[in-house]
Amino acid sequence: MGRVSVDLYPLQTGTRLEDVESFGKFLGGSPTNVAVAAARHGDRTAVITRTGQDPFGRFIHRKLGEYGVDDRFVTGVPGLPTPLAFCEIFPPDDFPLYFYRHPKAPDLEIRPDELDLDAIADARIFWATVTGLSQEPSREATLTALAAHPGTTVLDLDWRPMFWESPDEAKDLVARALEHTTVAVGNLEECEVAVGEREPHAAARALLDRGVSIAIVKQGPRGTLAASADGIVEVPPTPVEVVNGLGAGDAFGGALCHGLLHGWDLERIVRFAGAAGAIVASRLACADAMPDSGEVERLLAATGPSAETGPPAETDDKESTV
Ligand SMILES: Nc1ncnc2c1ncn2[C@@H]1O[C@H](COP(=O)(O)OP(=O)(O)OP(=O)(O)O)[C@@H](O)[C@H]1O
Ligand SMILES: O=C(O)C[C@@H](O)[C@H](O)C(=O)CO
Repeated sequence: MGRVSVDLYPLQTGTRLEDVESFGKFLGGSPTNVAVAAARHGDRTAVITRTGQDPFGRFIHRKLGEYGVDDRFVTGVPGLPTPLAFCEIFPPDDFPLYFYRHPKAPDLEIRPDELDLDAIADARIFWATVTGLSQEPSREATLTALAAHPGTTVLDLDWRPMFWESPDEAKDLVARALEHTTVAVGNLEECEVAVGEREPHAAARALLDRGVSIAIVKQGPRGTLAASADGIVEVPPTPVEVVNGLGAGDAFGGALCHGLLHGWDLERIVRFAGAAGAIVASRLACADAMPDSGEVERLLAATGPSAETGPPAETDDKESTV
């Protein structure tokens, strides 16, 4: 549940937006990408979001259909345009985002009284993002949906600063959402906003202290740390040549759902999801770049222990810009 966009990503790498000459048009928006990613692994998914009633909205429905994501909970909002998202591509670690979500994004118009709470409760996993908490009525709708789900709920700590007045405003809402969350997943910056910690072990511990069963700290090219009552799992990165790091977290998320649905142990989940993230980091697009399970397994088999060469120094790999 959450945002959707049309991603217009440059076909020229290392080029400022003012100099880009051509763009590729892709389905995007983090939780939508997660639904696509899980569908690519063969899982049945649906997304709750809203679009404009315009050609880009029609494009979103068409792409969801092509990827096998149920679009019955994707409704149009009269008078608001479907959001666009642009980025710049400066590999290996600089991918600024530029959102066009004015005057308001239709996905922030998801209303609590329009939710199908039975369908939400029936889903084996419910996934929501912090951006959905940034404005009403989406804020109340997100909290209502999380509270309505009796089982596995994943909160993506997803932090896009341009949607908020301040990190403190987000922090209070994240605290409310975490009360209904069983799995929390975020990168270092997101953990800092959520629980005031950006050291991976401390961040995971702080999330577990809030009552989640699994805490996952993504570190881009430095790999992943995950913690549960059973202990800590640290998985090094699967080496790839980075094209565009955007969407790696969503590939990770879809693969995480797949592993949870199949009852895998935490180490297997994180290894598989990390490789899925690495694959998307090696490609331009987000939703359109999601691997299927066979491709992830082949990469893991091909890279194996060579992934243990040790992570590079911490980088600010997800700088976001309005
Ligand atoms: N350059 C990379 N090399 C290898 N693995 C990567 C790379 N970037 C990401 N990954 C894998 O994908 C996972 C998720 O990526 P990342 O930490 O960038 O998430 P994110 O910040 O949520 O990304 P986004 O919001 O752009 O989708 C990482 O934990 C890591 O396992
Ligand atoms: O929604 C975003 O954060 C940006 C999108 O362009 C992209 O599809 C994405 O979700 C990356 O995580």
